[in-house]
Amino acid sequence: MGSQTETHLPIVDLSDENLKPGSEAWVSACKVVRTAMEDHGCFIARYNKIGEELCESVVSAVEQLFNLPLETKMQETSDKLFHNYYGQIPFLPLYESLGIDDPVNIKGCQKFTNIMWPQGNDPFCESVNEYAKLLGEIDRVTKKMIFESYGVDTQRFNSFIESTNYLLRCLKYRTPHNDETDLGMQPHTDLTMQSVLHQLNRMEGLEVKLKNGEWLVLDPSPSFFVVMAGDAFKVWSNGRIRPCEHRVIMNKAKEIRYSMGLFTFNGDITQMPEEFVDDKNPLRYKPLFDHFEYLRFYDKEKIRDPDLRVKTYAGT
Ligand SMILES: O=C(O)CCC(=O)C(=O)O
Ligand SMILES: [Fe+2]
Repeated sequence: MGSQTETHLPIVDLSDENLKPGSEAWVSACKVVRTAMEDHGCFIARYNKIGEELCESVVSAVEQLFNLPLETKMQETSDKLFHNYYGQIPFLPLYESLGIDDPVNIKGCQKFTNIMWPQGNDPFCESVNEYAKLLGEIDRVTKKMIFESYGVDTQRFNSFIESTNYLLRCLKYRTPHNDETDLGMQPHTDLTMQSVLHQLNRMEGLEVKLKNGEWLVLDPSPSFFVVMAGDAFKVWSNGRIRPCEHRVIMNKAKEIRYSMGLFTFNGDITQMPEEFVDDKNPLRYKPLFDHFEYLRFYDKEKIRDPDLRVKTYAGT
């Protein structure tokens, strides 16, 4: 549990049978997770419930998706930020992505599938839904660890999870041509509460910025899931949790890279737990945080610097 790899990011083994809430292994994993989220804003979750077969069917599902005509992919429209088709961006020519709203619910997957394939595509719908539900489990277990490590009670955890909105982003990066940038995605922090990222077809490219400022290339092993804090976790924790800065570089890639990200947003107005505020830690943010309003604020103001963005929107 919590072994240090040469990468200096802890790996927490969620498949460990001893990892039951309340057990010794659980309590020590909670500490590892909290420290990693405060130091680097991320850690690796090892998780073996997403097997080879499911991974392969999701790879073939997203291949089919990205092979659809551009006009079809562009039909995905939503008034929520990040829920649309992205691609053909002049400074990010390698990158394309589509988002599935509420993918943990079969209805969310059906709605998306019907836009892309009006004649239907059950294999796509079913494999993506199964995959998203398992990513959702990683999200919930790791959040439970974080909440517990700060002493936030189960009832508040449960109501927090109930109001969580999930978005599954499917991402594709093609290989750069000779004269092109190798930047797949520019350095950023996510505007989420938490993001769970998976390098789906084992192509590396995702890099995170560690506490010491070094960029670390993450191992694309199929059982490794990167659990990352987004901006909202910083606000929720009164600044203790550090949102993770990350980017995608495609320089060694000889193949198309597919990755998946389960993004979470808070559907209700989030109230910061009072545990975070005391004499030594005065209130840094307004105690009520409207996550979707924060997304709209970003869309309007386009503040790229994460510290400034959070401070401008939520600072006291
Ligand atoms: O492709 C990846 O691994 C990262 C994607 C990402 O950072 C994002 O969609 O915000
Ligand atoms: Fe990201």
